This record gives sequence, C-alpha cells and structure tokens, in this order.
Amino acid sequence: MFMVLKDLFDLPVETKKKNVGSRPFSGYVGRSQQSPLYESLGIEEPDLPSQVQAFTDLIWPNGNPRFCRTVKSMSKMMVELEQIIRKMIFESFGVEKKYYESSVNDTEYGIHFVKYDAPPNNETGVGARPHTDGGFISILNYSLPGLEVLSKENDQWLLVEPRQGTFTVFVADALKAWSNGRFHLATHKVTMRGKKNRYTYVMFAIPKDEAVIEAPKELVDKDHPLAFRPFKQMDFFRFYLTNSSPQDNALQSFAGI
Ligand SMILES: O=C(O)CCC(=O)C(=O)O
Ligand SMILES: [Fe+2]
Repeated sequence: MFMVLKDLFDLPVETKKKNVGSRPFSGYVGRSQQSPLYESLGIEEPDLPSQVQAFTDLIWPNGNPRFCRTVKSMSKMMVELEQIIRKMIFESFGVEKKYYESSVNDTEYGIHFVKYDAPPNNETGVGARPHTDGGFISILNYSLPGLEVLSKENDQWLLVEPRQGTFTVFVADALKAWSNGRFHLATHKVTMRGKKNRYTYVMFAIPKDEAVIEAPKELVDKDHPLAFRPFKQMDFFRFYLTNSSPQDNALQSFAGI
C-alpha cells in the first residue's frame, strides 16, 4: 500500500485534482495555508471493485494494475475487518441479532489516502489538527509514527507507536452516539517530525445519509438515560462543516441531551 500511495502522491497536482468526490474531502485536498503538510485523496465505496477501477482509469489512463489490484484487495480486507469489529461490539452489548444486519446495510465505506510532508528545516509540524472522526468506525494504517491520541485520564497527548501487522481503530462520532455514550471518542492529531514523508490510509465506515443514528433501546435505562437524540449522518455532517471548529465537541453540541 505505501508503495502504491507514493506513486499516487508523486503525480502532478493537476492529475490528482481530477479526482472529484461527491462529498467535501472525498475528492482531492491539496496543501493549504492552514494545513501546508497535508494532502489527501479518497475513493467512495471502494468495496465495489468497479469504483477502484474507475479511480485508477481516471488517474492513470494508461493503466496501473499494481495500484488497482492492491487497493481492491486491501479495501476488501479492511471492510471485512470493520464488520468483524462491528459484530463484536454489537455482540458485546447483546444486540447483534436484532441490529447488526441492518446497521451494515445502512453503512457506506470510503477509503482515504493521506500524505504528510516532512516539516521544513527539521522542525516539528502540524500534520493533522486535533479532531474526532465523523463516521461510525475508522480503521487506519500509517508508514511512520506521528499519530497522537488525547488521553481521557489526564488530557495528555500519547504517541501511538506503529506496530507491524496491526491497524489502529477509532470509535467515531456516530458510534459514540449509538452506544449511548458508552464508548469514548478519542480526539487525535498528527505531528510530523524528522525528514521522511508519512503516508496513511484510512477506511471510514459511515452511516448512509438517510440512516438514523439512534441508541438501541436495550442500551437505554434508568442508569443510562438517552445521551443523544436520534439524528441523520447527513444533518450532522452539515452541522460539522458549517458550525464547528475541529476542537469543538461537535457531536455533543449537535445531538447531546
Ligand atoms: O494519519 C493518521 O495517522 C491519522 C489520520 C486521521 O486521523 C484521519 O484521516 O482522520
Ligand atoms: Fe482522524
């Protein structure tokens, strides 16, 4: 994956800009004054091989079988992994039989590729600002350290050490709401150090626009009153884009009771 991602990001900006997504951030995001080290590209519904093929054809009209093959098979495996994790979560709450199937049907996937440039002059640089992820579950892998997670105990930033053969999994906003607040939503950021560029790929599992995110009634009782009103991902996303800065607790302001 990291080899094919290097091929992708090494292309001219004009080529990368050909990837236009249907959502903000899902096409091409180029380096900006706000985030000078950050660049990303996304493929919507990469679990459909035709989508990965279409992306490859758009970016490499003469073909790039290695990219296409690698991203297709990685996407398939990451989606399987996401569904295993989702199933374990639903089982652990004893609601798998009733809700798992429909929650998968109400999910769409997006894969994001990110390149962070090494900061100039050997300094440290902001790769990604503190944020929480907007979907249900995110699964990621990265070529170098740099990911930091805000500890819920003492507000310290903890460096996540990459470990070969493992992925990092984040609970995202909708899962926190679905779990009636039982899951902690970890704020994270990326700090760049050293002389090497860093590559990340992330599979986002996101509730479909029209799906209603609502805690199962089995997770609501006297000791755990409803923490978030039911909402649609689409409306939350719109709120997130227009009303909040990354540092805000957007989920709480949007749907918190
Ligand atoms: O690059 C990383 O390690 C984190 C990426 C991330 O947080 C995101 O894309 O939402
Ligand atoms: Fe993130």
